Amino acid sequence: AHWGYMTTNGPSTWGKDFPIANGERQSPIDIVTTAAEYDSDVLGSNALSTNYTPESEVKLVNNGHSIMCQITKKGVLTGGPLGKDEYRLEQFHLHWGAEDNRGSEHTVDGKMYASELHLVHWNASKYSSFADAVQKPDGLAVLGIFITPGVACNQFKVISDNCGKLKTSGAEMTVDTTLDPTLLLPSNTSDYWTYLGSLTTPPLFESVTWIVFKEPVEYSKEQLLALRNLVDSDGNHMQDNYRPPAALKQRKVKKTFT
Ligand SMILES: Cc1c(Cl)c([N+](=O)[O-])nn1CC(=O)Nc1ccc(S(N)(=O)=O)cc1
Ligand SMILES: [Zn+2]
Repeated sequence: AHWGYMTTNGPSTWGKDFPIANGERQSPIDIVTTAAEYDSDVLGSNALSTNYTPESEVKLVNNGHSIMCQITKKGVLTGGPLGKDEYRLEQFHLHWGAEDNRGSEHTVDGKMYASELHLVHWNASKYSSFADAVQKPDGLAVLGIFITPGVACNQFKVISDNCGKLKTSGAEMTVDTTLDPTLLLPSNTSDYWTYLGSLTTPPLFESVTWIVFKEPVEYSKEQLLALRNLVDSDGNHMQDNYRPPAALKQRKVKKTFT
């Protein structure tokens, strides 16, 4: 009865065990670009800024519903909608499709990208740990980066080259190489949409300030194929591990660009 992405345990069934699935600030959402509000004061006053320390080794985990890189260094995200609070990078992971025409969780005017990378941070200015922050309304901040097929992303190679060794759910490995999370971001980190939302998988806690960059990043076909060869906790190919957009309800999406 574990949640997943199949017909029997997928997003349409999550409300049974996690009633917040039908809550007021669920994620992902479809970003309707014409409805997003440009808000210079809140966002313009202090630009979003990342200050990540490169990882000296890369800790990868197949957690049964995605491939995750656990962060050990003290990387910080602040500014923009986060104000002065410092959010610490905890982990990053991805969502993707079985084919290039689907896989992202957020959509832009209904357009789905092939994949979406999530850099998950917790509010270290107000809380003592990720677990302490995960259920607080201002506890988490997640950077959403759209992935589109194109040239290979060099910084992602350490993950895509090792998916073959992380095939089964629960598999973990440490790769003795450095990784700078800054190099996973698009070149333009000034243009983004932001709104208040939730974790996109159970327990679906409504604790996330979402920051979704407008500019996608390119991964090669081979790098996307590597993700699709992972195996999930039910022994199936880990593919289409994305939640479709939830209702916007009484929320406004803000944007930093005109
Ligand atoms: C609920 C919880 C606790 Cl508490 C802990 N912990 O270590 O203390 N870990 N988790 C799991 C977790 O983080 N889930 C998570 C789900 C979706 C996303 S997503 N796609 O980015 O919205 C990010 C994370
Ligand atoms: Zn995610």
